Amino acid sequence: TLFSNKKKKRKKICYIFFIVVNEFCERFSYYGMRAVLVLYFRYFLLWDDDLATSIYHAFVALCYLTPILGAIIADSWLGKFKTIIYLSIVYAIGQVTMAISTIHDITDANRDGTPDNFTFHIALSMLGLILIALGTGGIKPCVAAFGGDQFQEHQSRQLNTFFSVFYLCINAGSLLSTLITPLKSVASTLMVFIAGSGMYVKTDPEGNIMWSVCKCIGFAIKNRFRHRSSSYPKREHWMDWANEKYDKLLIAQIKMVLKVLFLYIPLPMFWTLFDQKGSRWTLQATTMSGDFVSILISTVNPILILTLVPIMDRLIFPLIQKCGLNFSPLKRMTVGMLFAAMAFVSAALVQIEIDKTLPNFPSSSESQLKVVNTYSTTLNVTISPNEHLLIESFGSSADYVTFDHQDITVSLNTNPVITKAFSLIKGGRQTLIIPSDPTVMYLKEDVKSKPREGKNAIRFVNGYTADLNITNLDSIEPSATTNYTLVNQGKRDFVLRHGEQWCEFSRKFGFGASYTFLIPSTVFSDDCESITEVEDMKPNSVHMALQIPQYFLITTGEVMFSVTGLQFSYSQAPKNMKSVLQAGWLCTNAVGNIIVLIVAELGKLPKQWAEYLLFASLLVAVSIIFSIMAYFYTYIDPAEIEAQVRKEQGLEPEEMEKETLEMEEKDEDQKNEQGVKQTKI
Ligand SMILES: N[C@@H](CC(=O)O)C(=O)NCC(=O)O
Repeated sequence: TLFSNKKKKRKKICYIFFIVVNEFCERFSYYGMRAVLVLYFRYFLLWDDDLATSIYHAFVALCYLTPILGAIIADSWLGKFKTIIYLSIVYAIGQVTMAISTIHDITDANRDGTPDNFTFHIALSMLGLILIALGTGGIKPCVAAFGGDQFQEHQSRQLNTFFSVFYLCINAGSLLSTLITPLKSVASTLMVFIAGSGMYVKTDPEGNIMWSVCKCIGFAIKNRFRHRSSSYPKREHWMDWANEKYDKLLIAQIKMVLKVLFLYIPLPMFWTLFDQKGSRWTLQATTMSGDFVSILISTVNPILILTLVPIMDRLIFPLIQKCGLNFSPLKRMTVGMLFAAMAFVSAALVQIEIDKTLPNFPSSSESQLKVVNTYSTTLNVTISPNEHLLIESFGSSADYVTFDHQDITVSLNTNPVITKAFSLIKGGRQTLIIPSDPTVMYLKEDVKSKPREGKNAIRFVNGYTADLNITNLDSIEPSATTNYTLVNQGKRDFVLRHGEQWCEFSRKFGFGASYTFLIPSTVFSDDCESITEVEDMKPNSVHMALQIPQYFLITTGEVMFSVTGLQFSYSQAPKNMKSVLQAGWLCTNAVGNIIVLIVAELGKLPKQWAEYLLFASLLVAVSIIFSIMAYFYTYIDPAEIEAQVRKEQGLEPEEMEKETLEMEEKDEDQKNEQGVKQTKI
């Protein structure tokens, strides 16, 4: 017996291995593709930020809505195993379609590096994304539930460990996803999963369960309405009004599912906050300094998950239990929500620090102007009606001057006085460039937001008497100003050239600054030493390490909320509705993403920190409601309830046991048979 138990245990570990490795590969593919999706929209399809972000969130929402479809297919028709196989094929086709959509040569007839037919690429990529959403979402509730199915009812501790390991694999996949191409991993997902085929415990689909559930609920409502008069005796539960027509077991199962689904109503709010780490928090990082931007953004969450899940499972939760506290799943989820709210308070505090260092950008009705003087002497600049600036040669006004009107007149104290009228851009920032010939002074538009991804925006004003060539820039005419170029943080070298003459100019950059470099006529004679710099926007000064507490808090919240929610959804579902409840759980994520979309569309509060605090307060309010709902929830053992109903229906426990034994034997035979077949092959 001991030997056979050990053998069984080893076999189980083997099945679980295939399932978790499958999840690892799938998440690897999903996150690998998701990481570059916004960049693809922005730089290949040339969509603006808003459209790219909206389509991205819509795609994520779709990925979490399709689980319902997957669950229906699995529970009513194909069973979980086949659903995973078939939808993985759809998934792979989606990735291939998506990959093809990124080959610009397909429509780039003139080979200029830009696709000629954007509609074709957009249509193909949208088709690819829909197939991917169908694949990834469709298999998601099945894989988790399929993993859970490998355990027996008395193995609840092992089941919890399985879900923790499952979550670890999700995050290991997400962490490594940037290293290997997603396409390979979809293929390997399928191969790994099929490799374990002969060993799994496969539960058969039980007919069109969703349809039966809907019909049963519909009948209960109709029947209740028909018997609304007080002369009819009340029933314990409104679903009991289906007793006349439907099986008691089905009604009991629906009651269990509805009870959990009702509890899910407040949960999307958690995901609304959680999913903003990929949008608002990423934007926040671009206004901060530190040289681990991309690493921090894309890997801090999975790294923390990989560390926190074992710590929580092995240390914190057992410790709490030892202290005699009942830290039930629903309590954990409530605490998880509070952690997410604290993360947003932390984000608000960081934002307040950042705001102190941000430039004072113009409002939509204001205009801002700075003056740069490349004339040979100091100038007295008067901007009507009453702005007087004294600007040195190859210098600039100290900061931007803000106007609440657009039409201005500029006078220079040259001899004779030069006066010129300008119309400023509403809501814009501009620089008035005074060249060596001040009569041709002109306006140049400036950046009015922090350069993206911590880069620096730089431009040059040519005060030299002839055309100049500067590394990586087009040639600049005398007195002209280049457009902004984005440069990364760190030391950068530029070579300035005119015919045979050249000099090298080096500059060390921080994060998120903007500069105008003024090139004087003496540039070659003093070896680029005389180039002066005007700081249009200060570099970011709040360090990105300050974001770590908010990532830590949200990830702690995720471990408590998400891992527990996954386990809870499995354990509280009747056997034939495990995937359906997993799909319901995943839907809370979809609704959360839709809320982010709506909030983004409705626009933000004027202050970002206030928006963070608003979200934190909303989540605290929601977690209070959830804790009250959780207080009234009684944990159930679905198998026990089902057994009780069966017993009430006259099916004796011995018969049931016999039935179970027979089923187990059948399963074992089936597996042996497959094993023999495989050996023969
Ligand atoms: N922590 C996330 C992964 C990530 O954002 O990198 C996670 O575990 N999500 C759950 C999922 O199923 O992907």
